[in-house]
Amino acid sequence: MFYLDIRYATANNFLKEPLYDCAKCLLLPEVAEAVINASYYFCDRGYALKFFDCYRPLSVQKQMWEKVPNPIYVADPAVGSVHNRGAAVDVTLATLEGEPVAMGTDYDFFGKAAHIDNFNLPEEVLANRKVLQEGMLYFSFATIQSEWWHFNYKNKSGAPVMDAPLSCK
Ligand SMILES: C[C@@H](N)C(=O)N[C@H](C)C(=O)O
Ligand SMILES: [Zn+2]
Repeated sequence: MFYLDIRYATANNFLKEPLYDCAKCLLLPEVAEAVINASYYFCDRGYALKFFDCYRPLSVQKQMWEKVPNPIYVADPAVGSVHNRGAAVDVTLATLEGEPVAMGTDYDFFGKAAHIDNFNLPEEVLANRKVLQEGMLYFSFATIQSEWWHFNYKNKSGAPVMDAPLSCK
């Protein structure tokens, strides 16, 4: 079981405007299989995964970079994000009913409170982040230091960058 809250298909994101025509989570087949397996793992533990973002077109990465040209928080489109390769997910934990689980910051809070090596946070938040990170790691997703929600699937940083739009058609 999983939920979608694809923020870039809404105005509830750091650019404050919809960037996708359609709220869907597309991934390379191998990566999609890994997130499906992860969702069973989390379900057994009483959690659902809630996805904020999956594949992201390169042209959207460029729009993001114009707003936040800081590679700690937005990958440089000259290099390309693992999202542009269909192999990264932005994800949180929810209850099985879809209620949010405390992670200490909202999605795309670009600051120290979102860093995974910041342990100056409530015990509940640290415990929830640990559950998310350990589970994702078990399914071969790696963390990045600056964003608790971002996970790169193993060995995909050299996969081709794509720019196909996220369309519902
Ligand atoms: C913009 C944010 N949600 C994100 O995904 N950042 C990473 C670093 C990226 O752009 O790959
Ligand atoms: Zn991300």
